[in-house]
Amino acid sequence: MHIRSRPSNLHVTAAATIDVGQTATGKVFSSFDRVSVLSEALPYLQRFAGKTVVIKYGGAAMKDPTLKEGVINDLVLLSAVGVRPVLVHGGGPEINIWLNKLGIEAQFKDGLRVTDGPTMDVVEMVLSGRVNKGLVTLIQQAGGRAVGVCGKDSGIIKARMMAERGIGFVGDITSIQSGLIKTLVESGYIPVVASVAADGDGQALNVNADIAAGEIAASLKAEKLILMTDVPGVLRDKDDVETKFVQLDIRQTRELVADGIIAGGMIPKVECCTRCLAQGVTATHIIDGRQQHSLLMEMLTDEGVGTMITG
Ligand SMILES: Nc1ncnc2c1ncn2[C@@H]1O[C@H](COP(=O)(O)OP(=O)(O)O)[C@@H](O)[C@H]1O
Ligand SMILES: CC(=O)N[C@@H](CCC(=O)OP(=O)(O)O)C(=O)O
Repeated sequence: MHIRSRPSNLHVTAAATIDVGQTATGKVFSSFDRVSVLSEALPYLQRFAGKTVVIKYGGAAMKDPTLKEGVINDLVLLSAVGVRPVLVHGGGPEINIWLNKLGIEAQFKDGLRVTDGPTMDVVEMVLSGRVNKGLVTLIQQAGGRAVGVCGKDSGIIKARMMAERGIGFVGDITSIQSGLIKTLVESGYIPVVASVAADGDGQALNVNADIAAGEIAASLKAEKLILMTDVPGVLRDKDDVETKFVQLDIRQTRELVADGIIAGGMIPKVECCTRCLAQGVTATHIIDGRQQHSLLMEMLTDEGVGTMITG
């Protein structure tokens, strides 16, 4: 069950003001404040120690290098305190940049990339190469231990072409072999997974990274699936951040998709949340990867951030 009850009080006493420091945001905190915050995180640290959490980091939230470093630091912190994170990444905007450089037009249908042969080559090179190894490097620099793989490695993601949709080499996942990922997390590594898969003939297939993260979370029976994107959550009006849904159930998300309120890249996100909830993942969240420390706020506070989708 997902805990949303906070055992200790949120307020920090004003008594201790010695050794005052200033944060990047200009707020002044005493040493006492700092250790109090840490102490209040204890129930969450205990709750999630040893638990696997699948975090999908979308390309839309990776655009700012400083924010990206912040996300990676938070990920390494979670790993250092005993959480077992698995990072599944996207990279759609980076793929678009390289397609553009090569004079190939990027096209989407229902949030999925129309992937012809040349586009598939670029997708594989960008996701399994540039983006994957870039994230591995950042994790290593932040003091974590990362291993970058794609869905082809050890057959993690097997897929078949979504022939009926007419969108080319786009993969529908047929099976997940999570043995390698389990071995890596049990040995203290952070697996970094690119969503490029292969079919039975070895044909590379482009799998949407949200869907890959959801299936991997389900296969690992993860405690949580957290999708980090570039909006604060599911919005009623996607141009108005004040219209965020704090919580949705599966039925409500289906209605929002049918009404066209959830559209584009948000469709695979809510679909993978609902699918992995049905397969035993306890909680799924869509959060804003551009908001500083959103990952830690989701994991270590009562309020959380973003939209929680429940069964
Ligand atoms: N109801 C909605 N609420 C929030 N975002 C939505 C909604 N409908 C569509 N979107 C779009 O979904 C996008 C997120 O999907 P996507 O661009 O694929 O992100 P990522 O690269 O993180 O996977 C948002 O930037 C937004 O434009
Ligand atoms: C089939 C399909 O759409 N694949 C995605 C894979 C990358 C991805 O999902 O990246 P984001 O998470 O940044 O959107 C694509 O080619 O863009």
